[in-house]
Amino acid sequence: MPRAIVCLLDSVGIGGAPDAAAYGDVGANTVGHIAEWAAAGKADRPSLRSGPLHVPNMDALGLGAAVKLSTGTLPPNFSDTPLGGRFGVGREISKGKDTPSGHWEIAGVPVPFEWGYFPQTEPSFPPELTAEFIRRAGLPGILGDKHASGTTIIAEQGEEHIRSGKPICYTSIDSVFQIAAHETHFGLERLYEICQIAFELTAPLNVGRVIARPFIGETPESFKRTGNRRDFAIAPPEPTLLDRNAAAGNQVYAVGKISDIYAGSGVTHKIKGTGIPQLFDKTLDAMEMAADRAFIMTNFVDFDSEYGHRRDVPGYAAALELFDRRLPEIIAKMRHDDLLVLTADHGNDPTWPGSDHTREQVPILVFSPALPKGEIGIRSSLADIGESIAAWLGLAPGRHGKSFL
Ligand SMILES: O=P(O)(O)O[C@H]1O[C@H](CO)[C@@H](O)[C@H]1O
Ligand SMILES: [Mn+2]
Ligand SMILES: [Mn+2]
Repeated sequence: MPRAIVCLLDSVGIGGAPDAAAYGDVGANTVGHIAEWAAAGKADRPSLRSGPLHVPNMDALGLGAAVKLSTGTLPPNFSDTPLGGRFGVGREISKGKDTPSGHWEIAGVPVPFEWGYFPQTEPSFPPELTAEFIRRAGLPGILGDKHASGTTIIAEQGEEHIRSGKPICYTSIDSVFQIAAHETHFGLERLYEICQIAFELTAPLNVGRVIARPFIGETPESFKRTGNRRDFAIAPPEPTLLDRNAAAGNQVYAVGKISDIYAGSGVTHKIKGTGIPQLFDKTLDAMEMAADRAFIMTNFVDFDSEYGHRRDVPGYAAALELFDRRLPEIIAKMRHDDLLVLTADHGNDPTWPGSDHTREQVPILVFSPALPKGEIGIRSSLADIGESIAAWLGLAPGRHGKSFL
């Protein structure tokens, strides 16, 4: 009996989005640029990695061929002749180049509405929202109130936060209200509590998520975010693949951030984990436990949060190489009729200006011992991924997308 596993490589885009101009992202290409920089010796970091990007296992499933299909150019140190699997390119139809938009569409539900965004002004949040938040949460005020990179703003304002007890509230070009606060001085539970209040105030504005960003350390040099990040997310507008598989009485394993991203909807087994090695281990554990017709989905967030947003090219390259080294463990554990899909939710080109996501197409690398190799072309919606998995698991077709299997 079939099962399906999705490894979502957060932000591992492959360029070529036809609507990239509307986002100022023409030419952005996360995998392609990392490969070019690495081949030029610009992704070397002593004791971390050096030389051309080396991801032979993903390449064997068609990563290089997918980049070439997406952009017309084969990146250095890749091959355009996959050894197995079915490769293709996913084009997002949802307007947001954010995590929930990508994930929901992959699970068969493109986002039909406009998210609420906060302007790139200071203050960024509407004064009435800030005032109501301060009142309901019983705060002495807030810091930040602007677009920012999360690591930069805690270095800037962390000490003032500890002194004043004011949480650091910031946003980005994503539809988010993020709150950074110190785990012990401010308190983790207190942070979650004020995030819940912020979520109740921002959800009516169509703001996708409030994100708790706890950190530790006592000085700007030693402040460090912890794995206790929590996302308070609005729920998808229609039943996703997760809901559909759970409603059919099957298991749905959500590993890492997945449960938060779908607001827990359709999740039967929530498995926490942080960092690529641990998320790999948890995915392997889920494969061990999963029954027939189970759906397992893991979000590998580090590509995005640790390297893409931080514009860290060597770090991103090393993370891709680490993922690639461990990929054979998943393949070795697959049963004959297991289906594996590697894909991404958007781009985050670490060579691009700024610190935000980039509008890109994404790889769709599909593998099963039961499937002959082939090409699935450029898919007009990421919902085709969800529909293909639904077909594989024997679920009735959904409202969006077409199966490529
Ligand atoms: O800079 P940090 O805090 O990592 O924020 C990033 O993470 C958030 C969620 O993906 C986005 O808003 C993005 O800007
Ligand atoms: Mn993402
Ligand atoms: Mn991100």
